[in-house]
Amino acid sequence: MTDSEPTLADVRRAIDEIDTEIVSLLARREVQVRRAATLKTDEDGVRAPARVEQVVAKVRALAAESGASPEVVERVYRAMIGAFIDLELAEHRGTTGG
Ligand SMILES: O=C(O)C(=O)C[C@]1(C(=O)O)C=C[C@@H](O)C=C1
Repeated sequence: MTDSEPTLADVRRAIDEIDTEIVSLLARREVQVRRAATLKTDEDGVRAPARVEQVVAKVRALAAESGASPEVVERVYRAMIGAFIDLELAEHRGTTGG
């Protein structure tokens, strides 16, 4: 049965393994995002829309080089950064007492 097509269960196991890696990377990213929050002085700095566009442009180019869909990668990144901005705002408010 070694030549048989992968089953849905096989594919889902592979996805689960990738998710383990992604969450580990997200944990590393979160540490840096929390550090960034402590270095910002106001909420405009936390939202940093120009930086968001810079990150999105970069990951779209990386996606194209890697064979990933730039559209999917952009949507994932915009959702992820939106969640990190919320986290930074909470962190920032805690840090500054604002
Ligand atoms: O680069 C920053 O200033 C960050 O805080 C990181 C990050 C991101 O998640 O990429 C988060 C919030 C900002 O809106 C911009 C980018």
